Amino acid sequence: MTLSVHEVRAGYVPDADILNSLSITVQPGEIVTILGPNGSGKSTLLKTVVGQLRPRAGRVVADGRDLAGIPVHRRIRDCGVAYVPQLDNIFGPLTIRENLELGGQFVAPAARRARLEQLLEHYPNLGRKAGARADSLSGGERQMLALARALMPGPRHLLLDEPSAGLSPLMMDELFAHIRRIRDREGVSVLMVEQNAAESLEVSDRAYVLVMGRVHREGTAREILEDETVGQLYLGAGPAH
Ligand SMILES: Nc1ncnc2c1ncn2[C@@H]1O[C@H](COP(=O)(O)OP(=O)(O)OP(=O)(O)O)[C@@H](O)[C@H]1O
Repeated sequence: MTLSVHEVRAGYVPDADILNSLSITVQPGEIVTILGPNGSGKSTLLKTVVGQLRPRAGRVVADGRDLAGIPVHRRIRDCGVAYVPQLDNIFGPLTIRENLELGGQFVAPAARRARLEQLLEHYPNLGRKAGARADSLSGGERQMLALARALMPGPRHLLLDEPSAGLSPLMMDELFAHIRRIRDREGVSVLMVEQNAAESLEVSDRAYVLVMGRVHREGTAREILEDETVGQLYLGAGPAH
């Protein structure tokens, strides 16, 4: 149940690599945060894992299976990979229930119905409004819907692109606590890109810091939190006295 990226090179135009021989590993049940400056390739890494971008070299492997050539929908359906992009992660004009049904489109109908009811119980705020349009939800509730939708097929690996973007500090804390609950309840591993470094590291097991498409630092969440250079560059910490 390990997700790994081995020496991947990837980019959007020929001869311009955004990811440069990048390797990361997410062990079963781990929460791993990817930090790094703007443009360092964090979102590109998630797109490569989910199959939106084809690596020029290297491998993406989920649970021992090389994902090369497997399109996005089959990675979700057959390979246990789920992805919540930063933008456009819900369908506003559709109801909450319809959004969840779409998330379960690859699941057999009986199992889909059961899963949908289970998730509406796990998310009582969504359950109470199951027939309402998704665009009537608050920012935090929308993010919860996006997570619930990604969970519909019962993934083993959850990829999250800046899940706390745009949330108030209170909602952010709730969201990160919730991500940990998802990990505990569903047994998924979580690979998330975040700008809110200190808060995301609080709930993470390990972290990588990317700079220009390479791994600049890696370690336990505590090591990264306490790393002076990382603190000054990415966590807004002042110089140590
Ligand atoms: N669709 C695209 N076509 C061409 N270049 C792109 C595309 N998407 C991203 N890039 C470029 O790839 C580089 C890395 O972008 P990416 O979105 O992976 O960075 P990031 O680390 O997630 O940044 P941020 O923290 O700002 O979201 C940037 O220089 C960006 O301009």
